[in-house]
Amino acid sequence: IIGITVSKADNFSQWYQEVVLKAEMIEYYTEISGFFIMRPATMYIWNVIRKWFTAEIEAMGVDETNFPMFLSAKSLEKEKDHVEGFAPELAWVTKAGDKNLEVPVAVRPTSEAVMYPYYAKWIRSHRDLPFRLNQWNSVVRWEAKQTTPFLRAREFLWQEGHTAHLTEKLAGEEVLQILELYARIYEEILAVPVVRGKKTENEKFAGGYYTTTVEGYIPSNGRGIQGATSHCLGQNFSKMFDITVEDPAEKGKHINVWQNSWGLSTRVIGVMVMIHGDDKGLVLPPRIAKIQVIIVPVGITKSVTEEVKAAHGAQLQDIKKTLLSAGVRTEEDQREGYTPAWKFNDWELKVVSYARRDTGEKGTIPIAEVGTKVPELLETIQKDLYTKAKASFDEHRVVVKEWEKVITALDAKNVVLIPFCQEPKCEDKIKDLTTTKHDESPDASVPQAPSMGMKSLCIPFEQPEPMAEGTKCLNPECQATAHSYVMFGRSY
Ligand SMILES: O=C1CCCN[C@@H]1CCCn1cnc2ccccc2c1=O
Repeated sequence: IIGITVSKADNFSQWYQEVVLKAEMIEYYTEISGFFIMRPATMYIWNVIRKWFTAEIEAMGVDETNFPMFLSAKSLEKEKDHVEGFAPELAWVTKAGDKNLEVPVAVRPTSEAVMYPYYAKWIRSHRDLPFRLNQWNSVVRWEAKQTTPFLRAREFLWQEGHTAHLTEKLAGEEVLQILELYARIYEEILAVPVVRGKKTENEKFAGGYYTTTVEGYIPSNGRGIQGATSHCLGQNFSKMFDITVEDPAEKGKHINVWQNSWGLSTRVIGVMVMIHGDDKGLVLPPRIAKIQVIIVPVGITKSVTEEVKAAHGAQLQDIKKTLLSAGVRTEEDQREGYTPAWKFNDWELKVVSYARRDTGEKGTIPIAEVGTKVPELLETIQKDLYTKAKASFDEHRVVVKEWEKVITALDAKNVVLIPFCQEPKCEDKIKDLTTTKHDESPDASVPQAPSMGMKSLCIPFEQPEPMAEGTKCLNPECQATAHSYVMFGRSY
């Protein structure tokens, strides 16, 4: 077994690729670029998330559905004004066998246009509201940009929830309820801290009314990353697709319903790998570790007598039984012909939270106490992983009130909180002003690598401090009034 050949700090992108390959999570689908095979180690994690989220939304009254994966140009036509931005990503089927299709069909990149003609048919009375459906599926977006396992793929697994409500207020409550579930998936299951907030006009879903988001942070390169989004669509889609109910307050009058749509994808797995992994390989929070404890018998040399060996084996089985009955997912590694050291190394690569896979710290636990001490240790590992990642995010999320300090802050792997006017044009300008082209390096003799500009990530619901009256937008070419701190950063 050769481990990871580069260090996370030295070559982050190669480190990441090796980890997901050597931990047997992903295989590149070399037949067609931009596609990845998700292997059992990945599907175990995705299924833990799916089980948890399904239980939570079922409790909210959301039902499961499954719509066809193709959509017609006709229904796409209905949402043409915001789809134009996405049009280059649409994959089309134009032939069946050797015959051209009369009307080409598109592979769903998301399912609004597939579902909403039927929402118009099914939702007639306010008694049908709130109307809530969710589906688990894969979607295709023919990305032009470089793809990366989990973070950016041409096909990915996700869930997409689509709901309808009588009022803006009821819709708004659900938007935040779902966003909090997304935050809990990150924080409680994946041990990944996220900032909750609202997208700016530039970054929101163009077809919607507003977008709320959970934003992550990748310490290795200081980039922000969108974690999952919960949109209020307003009445935009119910007007496009004529989804109305009779106004309960006024007979004969019809009102367009207020809709939400919300999605979380397998991207979450990539974020977790990037944050917790180390130079030995994958580090999994115990909540999503298929194997939480591996028992490796040691000290069995040739000189050991048969009866000692038998006693050893019996004791191992006792320990395993005790752990299993304490709810600890336990395996044993009795592979012949491999040394314990080899086995430790092998499992560290594939990750089991064995005797602190996260800190490397070794400890001993009296056999009589494994039933209580091991579950406690697993909880400690889960918390420590989160605490460590939270400290890193908090340390690298800095308030910047002087424009001249922005680039330095970004280069120090920070995301920044700046007073921002929230004008779309101003945001474009900020992105441009912070993109350093190679020829603008301060000292020409040292060619500065071009670096990407900063994008807005979200308007955090939790503001770092009150905004002093009359504070100006940080963009030196702007000077409009700023009412909130907005989180900006280089990002995925
Ligand atoms: O995020 C979500 C959550 C789940 C349901 N859909 C919303 C919004 C999807 C936005 N979007 C994203 N890529 C697209 C790509 C091609 C065509 C359309 C789209 C598109 O509408």
